[in-house]
This record gives sequence, structure tokens and C-alpha cells, in this order.
Amino acid sequence: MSNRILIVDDDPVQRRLLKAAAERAGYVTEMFQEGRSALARLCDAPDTVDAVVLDLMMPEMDGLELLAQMRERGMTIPVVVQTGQGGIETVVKAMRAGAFDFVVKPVSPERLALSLSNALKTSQSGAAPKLARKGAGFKDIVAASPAMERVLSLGYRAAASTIPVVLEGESGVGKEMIAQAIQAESSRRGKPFVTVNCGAIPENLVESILFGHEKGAFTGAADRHPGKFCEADGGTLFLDEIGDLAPEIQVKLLRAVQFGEIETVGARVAKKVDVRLISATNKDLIAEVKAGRFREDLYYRLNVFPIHVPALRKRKEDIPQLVRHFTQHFAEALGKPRIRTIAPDAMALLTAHDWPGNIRELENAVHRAIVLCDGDTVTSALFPQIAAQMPGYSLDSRNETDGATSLPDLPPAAPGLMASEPAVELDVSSLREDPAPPAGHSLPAVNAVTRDGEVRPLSEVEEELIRFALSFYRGQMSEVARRLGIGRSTLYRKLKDYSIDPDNPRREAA
Ligand SMILES: Nc1ncnc2c1ncn2[C@@H]1O[C@H](COP(=O)(O)OP(=O)(O)OP(=O)(O)O)[C@@H](O)[C@H]1O
Repeated sequence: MSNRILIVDDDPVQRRLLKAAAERAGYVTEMFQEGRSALARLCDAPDTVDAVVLDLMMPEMDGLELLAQMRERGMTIPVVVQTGQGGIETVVKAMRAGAFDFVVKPVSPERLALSLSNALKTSQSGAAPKLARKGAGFKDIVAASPAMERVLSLGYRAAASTIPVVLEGESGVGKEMIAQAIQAESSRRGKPFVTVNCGAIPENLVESILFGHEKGAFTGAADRHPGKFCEADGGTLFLDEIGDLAPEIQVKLLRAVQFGEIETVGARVAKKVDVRLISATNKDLIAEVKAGRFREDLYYRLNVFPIHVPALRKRKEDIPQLVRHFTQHFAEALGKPRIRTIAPDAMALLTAHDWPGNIRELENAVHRAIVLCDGDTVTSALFPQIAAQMPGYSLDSRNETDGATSLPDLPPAAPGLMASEPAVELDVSSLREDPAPPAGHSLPAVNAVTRDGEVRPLSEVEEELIRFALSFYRGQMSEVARRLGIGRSTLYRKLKDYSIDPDNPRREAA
């Protein structure tokens, strides 16, 4: 059956052009001249729409508003936004709001067809094929940074006993993965590892899900249910989002931890269980205790061995290894063994991004890129959402009709400093970082040669490199100095010499 595309544009001429182009590419179309009726249609039957082509500038509910409303309602239908020449700022906003791609008016039928086919490919590939999780040990955790080495070393120690552990850290940093590794490395390996997301269970069901219920214990309890504590008997219970647990359940949990016994709903006697507890939270638990939302006695019972898992932006050294790891995994999982190379501009972009969604976000971004990758190289053009969020990276509208979101424009053929670096062999796989960025996706590198083919003066190259490093490391002076291999005072002197404003390295200092 043909895919159905919603076209939302207030301009009747544009609507006709888009309809003709989409239908020529084999899609069924539905037309809307403003955002509100399109939203009503989407809310009515979202499953019957495969993609949306959305004009950003419309009266009343504009494209950005419609996009926000769709995301608020949890709709993941891919949206291709279209903008007029020079509307790049709005495009950046739209990409941040989750648009899949953007095109510039008047879009060519070929460009629209390519964008829609990419959008449909990603949405139809479904959820990420999960990495091997059950039984995964410390060896499966990718870590290159000293911060993660510390986490792993604490994890190994925790595995040597049954001490209650609390893993603290933002969502997506790998807390559950570490909990599994602790279990896999402990004497309980091979025993049940049961996960409960305390924040996701409706309040009235938490007690029976955790501690179980007898048949007929309450209306609707048609059968006996053992509960997660019983399921985990002999193994480990992983309590995710522990900070979301209601106060009445906290009391019962305290009893289970203190006495090793649980009270099943509707049962007359308590039951002994042998469960190792690992909890996780992305809240500041001590602040929750201070605010009276989390019991202090329970806090001290659970938090005997705290492990803080840092956010990915605080351990950027892990990013290249993670990118290679996920690339290899998804290339295999999606049957694309041809993908063996990561372009340096892609690696630079991914390393510079701050990853608010941490490793989960990185994993999803690489998954999406591998789905879209038709060649053998992962390029930065496969990460338009990330590029849109990067200060210093510009979405160059001139190349949009070529089907690519291009990154900073540089003299095309001149060999850059980075381009002269040798290929890097990946340690985790046979993947290779490509030393030469493909044409049109040039690295924001410093070129060694002028457009006339002559070597540039050292001072010019140095100045450009310092400006680039300041943007790349977001003005973190110690990091910039360390990476450039100079002292901080030398760096400050050079900023003065070259009149570089560290807060805005692309401009001249005042
Ligand atoms: N160091 C790592 N190496 C490889 N994969 C990782 C690593 N850390 C996390 N992941 C992957 O990232 C994803 C998110 O990890 P995980 O679910 O463990 O995070 P979390 O901190 O428990 O998140 P949440 O708080 O939202 O539950 C998983 O698919 C996991 O396999």
C-alpha cells in the first residue's frame, strides 16, 4: 500500500507543486491549508499518516507550533519542513523541535522524493534493535574516560558483595547497564535480574507489582500474582527511578530491606525473600530527603554504596569509542556490513555535541544515521538534527537542493591539516575513520594550502586553529590549551596577539 503524506501549506501554488511531486514519487497525498485542521486530522488517526511536509510560515498556527503540538502528543511521524530562502534560523528551530529534514522553496521533485524516502526509511525501521542487554557484563560497557574507569572500578567492587547500591545520574547515562554488569559479575550471575521502573507504574498498582497479591485480594485480582520481589528471589531487583516512589510504598520497601521479608497484598503472613537491591535515580535523592519526599531511613538503607554515573558531556573522551561501537552494532544489525568508515567531520560533530539525552540519544542518532547511510561512510550530513544544535556549525542553504545538509563551507579541494592525518584504525572493530571527508561534507578544519595551492603563513593557520578550537571546545580554556599542547598563559597571549574574543571566536575582539 502507498504511503500517505500530509501536505500543509497556505500557498495554493506550493500545495499543487508539492502534491504533484509527492504523487509522482508514488505517495498518496492529503492537503491542508493551515495548521489547525492538519493537527485535527493527525489527532483523529495518526497511524494512517506516514510523513508530513510542513510549511513553516503560515498564518495562525504556523509550522513550528504544529510541530510542537505533534511532539507534545507523542506523535513520532517524520516531518519535512520547508522554508523560503534565508529562513535558516527558523529551520534550526524546527530541527531542534524534532523535524526530520528541511527543504528550501521551490523544492525540486527529486529533492522532495529523496527527503520523503529517507523519512519513511527511518520511521519504518522501528525501534532501535537493542544491544545485547541481558547478562551484559562490564566488558560490554564502552568506556575510555577516567571518569568511567572510576565508575567501573566501583562497579567491580560492588559486585564482590551484596551491598545495596544506588546509581545516580541523568537519564540515559547507562545506569541500568551498570546494574546488569554488577549482577553479571557477582555470585548471583545467572540468577534473575528483574527491573521495575518505579516512576512508570500507576500509583495504585505499585504495591501489588512490587510485593504481589493473592487471588481475590482486591476487585479485579482474578489470579495470584507473585510480584517483582518474588520474581527476583535469589537474584537482583533493579529499582529504577526510586525517587518517584510514593511514601506509603517507601515504608513497605524499608521493611523489605530491613528484614528481608515482604507482605504480599491479601496474604496473612510475611514472606522471606533473598534479593539484592540496586536502585537508580536521576533526582538528587538527598534533596528529596530534605524536602520530605523521600524517607531518610530508607535513603540510608539503600544508599550504602553510591555510584555517580557522569553525564556524557562530562566525559567526551567516551564519545568516539561509543560512536564506533554503535556504528558497528547497527551496521551489522541492519545488514549493512559495507559501512566501515566514519568521516572525521562526523566524528568531530558528534564529539562537540553536548548530548542532553546522553548515551541513549547518541545511540539513537547513530541508529538513524545507519538506516539512512547508503554508502560505506558515516558522514556529518546524516546528523542534521545534531548539526542544527551546534553553535559554529551552519546549515548552508545553498546546498539544500543537492539533497544534503551541509556543514561549514571551506575551500573544497585544498588538503586540510586534518586531511593529512593518517587513517585511524578502530580498536573495537575493523571500522576506519576516513582521513578524507567526502566532497560537500567538509570538516571544519584548518587548511594548510591557499586556494592558489600555496602553503599558508604559519601565523594565519595558527590563528584559525585557535579560533576553531575555541568553538569546538565551547570556550573551555583549559581544554583548548590542553588540546593545542600549550599553556593557558600562552593561549591568553595568543588571543591577545590575534585579537580573538574567546566568547565569540569567530569575531575580532573589541
Ligand atoms: N557505556 C556504554 N556502552 C555501551 N552502551 C551504553 C553505555 N551506556 C549506556 N549504553 C546504552 O545506552 C542506552 C541507555 O542506557 P541505560 O538504559 O542503561 O541508561 P539509564 O541511565 O538506565 O537510563 P534511564 O535513567 O532513562 O533509565 C542503552 O541502550 C545502553 O545499552
